[in-house]
Amino acid sequence: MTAVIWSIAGSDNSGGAGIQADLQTISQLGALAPLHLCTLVTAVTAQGPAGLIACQSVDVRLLQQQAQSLLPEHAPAVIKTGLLCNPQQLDWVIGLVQQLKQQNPQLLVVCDPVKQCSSGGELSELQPQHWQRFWPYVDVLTPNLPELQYLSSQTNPATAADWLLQQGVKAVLIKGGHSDSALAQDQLRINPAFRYRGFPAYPQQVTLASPKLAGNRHGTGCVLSAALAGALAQGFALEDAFVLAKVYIQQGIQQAVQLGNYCHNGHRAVDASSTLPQLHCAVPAQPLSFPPLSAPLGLYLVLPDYATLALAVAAGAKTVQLRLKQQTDVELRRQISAAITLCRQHQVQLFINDHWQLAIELGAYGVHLGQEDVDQANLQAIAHAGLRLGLSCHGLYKLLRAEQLQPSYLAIGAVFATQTKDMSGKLQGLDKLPLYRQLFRQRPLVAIGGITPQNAAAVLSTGIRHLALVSAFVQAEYKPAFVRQLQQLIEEFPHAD
Ligand SMILES: Cc1ncc(COP(=O)(O)OP(=O)(O)O)c(N)n1
Ligand SMILES: Cc1ncsc1CCOP(=O)(O)O
Ligand SMILES: [Mg+2]
Repeated sequence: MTAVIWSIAGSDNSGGAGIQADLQTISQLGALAPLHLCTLVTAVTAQGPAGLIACQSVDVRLLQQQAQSLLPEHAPAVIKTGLLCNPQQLDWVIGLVQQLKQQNPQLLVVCDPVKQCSSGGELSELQPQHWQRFWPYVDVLTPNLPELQYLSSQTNPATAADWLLQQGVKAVLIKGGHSDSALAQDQLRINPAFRYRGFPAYPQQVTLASPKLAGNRHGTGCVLSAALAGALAQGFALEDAFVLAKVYIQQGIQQAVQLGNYCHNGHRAVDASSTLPQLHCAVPAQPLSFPPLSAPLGLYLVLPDYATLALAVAAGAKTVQLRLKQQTDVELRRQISAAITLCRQHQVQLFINDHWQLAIELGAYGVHLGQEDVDQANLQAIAHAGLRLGLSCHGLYKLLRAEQLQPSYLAIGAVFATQTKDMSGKLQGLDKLPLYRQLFRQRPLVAIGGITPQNAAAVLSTGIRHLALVSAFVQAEYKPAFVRQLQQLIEEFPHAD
């Protein structure tokens, strides 16, 4: 289904910022999942390298007509506000958002509190006190550093953002482009009350950095906010939308359009040639090194006990995981040890889920950990022992976090609904898989969650080459045929690249 976004913002006749930036950004992001941008123009500006020449605000009656003409068929999933010129326009936006949020509590509001034009010149008459009433309706506020300081009267960006969170804003994305740092560092700070489609964000603070490039840049703030709004409308969780928006702006800056002294962002769809930003805090102090896989994962059977694992090996499985959940210490040791011996005999790649100490002690081939488990595990010890490492991921942010640990493989899920594990709020669907595959193309990527022989081809057609599953195997009546059929499908699937 096509998600509709409303951009309530000013026209930038030079084409780099405002409504024009939003249109270009949303049109490129639409390559991932269908988006449609409706524009409600708040002002017509005349601006260029020489600065702001004129800014004429639009009357609120005309704003109202623009909104009315769109309802109900073009009701928004996300509203992005850019330049709001005066208290009348802001009050009108507050009324509109109140009404639309009542009709659709899932509606998200991304507010880019545009104040000045990047070449100089005040665009908005709004004072900090005018904004106060709007804050409780704003889901994500995306100020640059001067705007943040102006709106909060605080000089420290983190304190300023936290003050805005206390005023009712649900999340603040601090755009760090105006800092003196050698890196373009943006930080998302999220109020614990933030919910998207009923689920909280994780974690509550994310900092992403990319190399800063010189130049008199124009419109980068609008593009980052628009990309965030677009990704949210496509159903990405907030932290994932932030990663995607950062990838988009980073490549737009790298491929900027230089016109005289003016530098506009380039616009290009995110694809396999896009580079990933760096996630602060996830880079280990000393680089870790995990061995690569000896063979492609292919069909990867995740098994609840040794007895089922033995059936999988007898059926011809070449990659398995022992996922023991409720066994006693004695049982854990017995089953892990038996699985290691059996898999060595049959040259099967065996991953031990969760129990990394026993996996090291007993000499397993590899360990599989969830991202919550990573915080408790000693990754150095796993790496030093020469064990492979697989990491679970539920979206772009977690893929990025896991990728920075350079594991032997990444697992993405749950693709479909599953009875095996509570994955509520973490369902990925099929649509996002091609993007994940493209952005993390250097790492083996296995999909998991609700995969069966019936839907396996649909997962493979997203570009994913490895499939992990639990219940479809456990329930299969004739296991060797089940394994052969899926192994053959995976090996012979015609991938485009
Ligand atoms: C291949 C693969 N992918 C994901 C998981 C899930 O691991 P985790 O998030 O640690 O959850 P539990 O399996 O421990 O419940 C997995 N085990 N294997
Ligand atoms: C362990 C796990 N991690 C993400 S989904 C999942 C369960 C997959 O099980 P099934 O193949 O039965 O849906
Ligand atoms: Mg686990």
